[in-house]
Amino acid sequence: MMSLPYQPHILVADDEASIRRLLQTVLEARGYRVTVVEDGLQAAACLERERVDVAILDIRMPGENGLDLFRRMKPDCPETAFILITAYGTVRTAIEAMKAGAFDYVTKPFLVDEVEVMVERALEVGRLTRELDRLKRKVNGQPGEQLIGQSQAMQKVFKVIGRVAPTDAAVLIQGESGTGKEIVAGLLHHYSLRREGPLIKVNCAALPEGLLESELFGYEKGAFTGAARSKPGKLEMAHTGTVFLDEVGDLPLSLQAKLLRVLQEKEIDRLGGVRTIPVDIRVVAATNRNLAEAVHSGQFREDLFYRLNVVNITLPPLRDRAGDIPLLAEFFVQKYAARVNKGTLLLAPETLALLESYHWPGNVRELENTIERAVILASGPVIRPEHLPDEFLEYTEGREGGPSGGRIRERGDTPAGRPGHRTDETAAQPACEFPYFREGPLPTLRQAIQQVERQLIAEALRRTGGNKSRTARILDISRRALQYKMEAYGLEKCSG
Ligand SMILES: Nc1ncnc2c1ncn2[C@@H]1O[C@H](COP(=O)(O)OP(=O)(O)OP(=O)(O)O)[C@@H](O)[C@H]1O
Repeated sequence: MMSLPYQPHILVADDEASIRRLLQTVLEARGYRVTVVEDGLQAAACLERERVDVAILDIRMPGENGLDLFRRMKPDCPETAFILITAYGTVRTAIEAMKAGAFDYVTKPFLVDEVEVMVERALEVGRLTRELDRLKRKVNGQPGEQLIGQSQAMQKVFKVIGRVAPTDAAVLIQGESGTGKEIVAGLLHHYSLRREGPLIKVNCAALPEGLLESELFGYEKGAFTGAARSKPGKLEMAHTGTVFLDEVGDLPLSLQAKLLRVLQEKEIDRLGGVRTIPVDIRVVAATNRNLAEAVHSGQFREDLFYRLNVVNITLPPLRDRAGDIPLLAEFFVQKYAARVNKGTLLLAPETLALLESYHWPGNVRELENTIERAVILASGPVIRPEHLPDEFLEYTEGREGGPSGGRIRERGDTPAGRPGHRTDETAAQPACEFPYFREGPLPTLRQAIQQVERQLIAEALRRTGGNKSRTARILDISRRALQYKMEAYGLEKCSG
């Protein structure tokens, strides 16, 4: 099912029936959706309820006058261009309105072409502003724009995105945290026919149930204590666009039922509301939980699962597509070097080897953070292993005998046998006799340190021919401390 091209929504609020009729006829003939109301209260209700691209408000209206209404609603309606209609003698008020950010004003009596041109211009400015925002996001490399990956697994993902983006099919994106689910959601919207409409994100794990309910479905004035005015929910705000339900696996069961109803009926009941509001939305959901298992254990409704999972995109963890690491690392180096004006920065081969041999539990997000930090720490033109976090070096050293000990793996997709373990390494040769703990149960940290300490002292004694003073100097400890440790480790026989 394809979505229709975006149809701009115009609100006309005027107490004169002839003006309402005239504007409605002319604007509908241009293909716009037009709502006409006769007073300020109805106009406010419409602005609160729906997305309005252009609001044409008469300044003199019963209920709330157009100027007050415009001033009150403007902060909540950033997408709306306001055009005010003034009578002779109130032009000063209109000028005030312009200063307060109205798009334009027109004085009565006016030529209808004048208003048509104004509406057209307002829509064009709206389109350009959205395009500018999109370009800004692109320059900043924000989600929705850059999904890097040359591995077969990612190439498959790109193809699916290309195929399903222009349809209205619901998509469920699965993958561990940091694998790029939000970027995929942005791309699905960006390449859809709804790209002119909004992309609204809701994190279903971020709020307690009650707040999440009003956030998703909105509420009417007085629906609960503190609901001083009506507010549309995120599902409603996504009208004509896409709603991205992040962490959908955490949606409480009661809200799952309500969401299912919205998706089936294509309409919303706000909390405390008496009428239903039609919505035209496309749903993209994401989760790092196994939703099929959640269905099995009764934590997630099966019918909702099927409705969300019409197309499934599963993002593989970074450790299963290590072939993407050089490309991603290079991309992030460029991105952050440009951000801190560092000019050309290069990754040393041994740094890249370390990056490639790490298991990346935090996936691409962790890689990005690691590179950002390294770019800041690098003082010269090359990012070296010492610019990576210590725990990172410890991991790879413990696993592979250090960056120089292990063979650097071929680039490409090599699904690991189990998380964090590489399957294509030749056995790394330890550079010295320190323990590597490859097999068998791991020692405690204290035991490991003692093993290292004993071997280091034995080696230093060997090199000095058992001379305790020189050994203590090399190891930078006192002679007494050395004596004590030699006794503790049974190394007396190593001294001369
Ligand atoms: N393939 C990729 N190419 C470029 N950047 C990526 C890629 N995958 C992830 N990133 C970057 O990694 C970070 C995390 O990505 P994103 O927020 O999309 O992950 P997520 O799967 O939605 O994570 P979570 O489940 O924790 O919300 C972002 O800064 C994003 O730009």
